[in-house]
Amino acid sequence: DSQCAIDPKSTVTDACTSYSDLDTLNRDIAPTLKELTEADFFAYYRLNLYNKVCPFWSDENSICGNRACAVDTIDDEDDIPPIWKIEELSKLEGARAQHPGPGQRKERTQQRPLSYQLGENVDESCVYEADDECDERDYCVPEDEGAASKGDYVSLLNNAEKFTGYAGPGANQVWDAIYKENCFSKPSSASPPTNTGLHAAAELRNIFQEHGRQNLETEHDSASLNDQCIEQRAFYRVISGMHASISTHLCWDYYNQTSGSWFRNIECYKQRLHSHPDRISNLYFNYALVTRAIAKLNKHLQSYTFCSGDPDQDLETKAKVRKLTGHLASVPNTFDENMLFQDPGMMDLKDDFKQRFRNVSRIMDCVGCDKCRLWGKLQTAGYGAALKVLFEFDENKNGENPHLRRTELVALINTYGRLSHSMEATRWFREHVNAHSDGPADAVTTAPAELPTKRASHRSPQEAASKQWVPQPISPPPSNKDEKDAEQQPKPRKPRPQLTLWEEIKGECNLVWRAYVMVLKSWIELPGKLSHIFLMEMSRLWNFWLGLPVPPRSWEIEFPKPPRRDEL
Ligand SMILES: Cc1cc2nc3c(=O)[nH]c(=O)nc-3n(C[C@H](O)[C@H](O)[C@H](O)COP(=O)(O)OP(=O)(O)OC[C@H]3O[C@@H](n4cnc5c(N)ncnc54)[C@H](O)[C@@H]3O)c2cc1C
Repeated sequence: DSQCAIDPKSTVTDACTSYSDLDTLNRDIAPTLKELTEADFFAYYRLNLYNKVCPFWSDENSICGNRACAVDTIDDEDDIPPIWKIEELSKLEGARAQHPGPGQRKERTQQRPLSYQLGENVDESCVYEADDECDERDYCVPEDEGAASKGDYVSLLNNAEKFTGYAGPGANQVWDAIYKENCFSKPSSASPPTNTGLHAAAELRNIFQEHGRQNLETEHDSASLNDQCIEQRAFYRVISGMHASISTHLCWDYYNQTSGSWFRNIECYKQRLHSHPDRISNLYFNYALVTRAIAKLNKHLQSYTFCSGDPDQDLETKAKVRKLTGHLASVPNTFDENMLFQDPGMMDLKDDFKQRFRNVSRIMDCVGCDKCRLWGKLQTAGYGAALKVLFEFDENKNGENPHLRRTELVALINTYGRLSHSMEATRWFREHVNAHSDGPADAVTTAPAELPTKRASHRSPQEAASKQWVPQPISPPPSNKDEKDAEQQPKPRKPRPQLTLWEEIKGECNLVWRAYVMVLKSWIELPGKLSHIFLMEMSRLWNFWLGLPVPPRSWEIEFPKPPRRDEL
């Protein structure tokens, strides 16, 4: 497709759009998307949150950040150190309803299949979902697969994705396992036989036994990504983009354990995202991918029934969905799914890809925090639905396409909602980091290391260059070349006032005195500073040992600032 010519060396052009185009699109659709995620149909998600065991390792290790045992032994809530109350943060707290069994279903009316469990005002006909069979074309393990319990309906609005304190070896083990799924066998026509889910699961266990936990940085070194085929890169990007979105939300809604307040943690953003532009790039990649999947559903969703009981709700939800999908379908394609799995020798790889993605869904049952598990499961299901639409749907056919379950559609739209909000949040963070940075050096670190080098071929290079994503400037850039040149010229220094000899001597003595005082002060302060650093490091070590979030360092070694020119 000439619309989507890619430069294989470039890392972000795996999608066929620019950062700024995606930002603009997001600004346009974000209000409708937000309204949609608040509609009954999309605000409740059915999943099996509590009745599945981690199939890969004992759950005990993954209960990290949850100092459950310690909290449980203390009777009086007030005696719990505030830092341990984190266990409460990671629990679900909002509305929840159980899926009715077959006996209960007969008794209940079509309008009230959940018999008011979610509250009086919820239109249950929009939320309730009859059981569905799973399909071999699914990329995710369907939520009701083989489980005794048919799951719960959970309010997504009442259980917002935010900081929960879930961290440490348990959380790392889950991320490790997820990234290890990216270790594909080399694609070739003679590649090994298709993996079954169990085969992939066994393979994962072997990797763990053989290598133990390895340093993730070397595992997902972005340089090595360029050696991979586009399918493998896409797999990695989806995972990393999802991870970046989760990190963005936990920094956006961060909890100060000491003051008990929620705030936007810029330091958290700087460490997890700002200093890793490739992660932000993967976030945008995911946005492009999911945008295309939803655009592809435009025709399919025209005849979709959103609620069976309330025609008003149905009309309202349908109108919003049409507005969203219509808009997405009207813009140039943001992702070209036809670039993947084109080679007939790639069919094994496609199966492998699907099985590995299903494994990622299974790993989500190993997440030791309710709220993180909810959002982890929802987002993997959302990406799974997007991949299913991209690779298994034909937008020009209707009847022959695989069935899209309500849970899949809800997961898809909410995952898109999360990505959309992450893009807004990273923009906010970026502007704040830039506004508070001292000079241009900080602004350079903000720019993604892997800006797309080649754009969609229907744009001129000048046009493409102007669309590249750059940190949002706080003040408008100069409008013409002369102004730009003028800006680059060093500013003329103010002439120094003429001083008398006496004034020169006084100034020099003053300088020597100030230097003497500064050196003396720094020696006096040294023991205090060292003991403060020691205590701080011990407390970080203690947190690390307990499996609690390690607070960022409040000190750093800095070379003395160069003296001001006029002091020389
Ligand atoms: C499925 C899941 C959902 C979670 N949801 C929440 C939540 O809602 N709220 C919450 O507070 N915590 C959540 N957590 C925990 C959170 O993601 C972190 O694990 C935790 O905050 C500890 O962070 P960390 O600094 O150890 O790095 P982690 O985020 O755990 O990352 C581990 C390692 O992965 C690498 N890495 C990090 N980000 C990326 C990326 N985008 N791409 C590639 N590599 C990367 C880095 O090498 C890093 O050291 C969740 C964890 C999981 C597994």
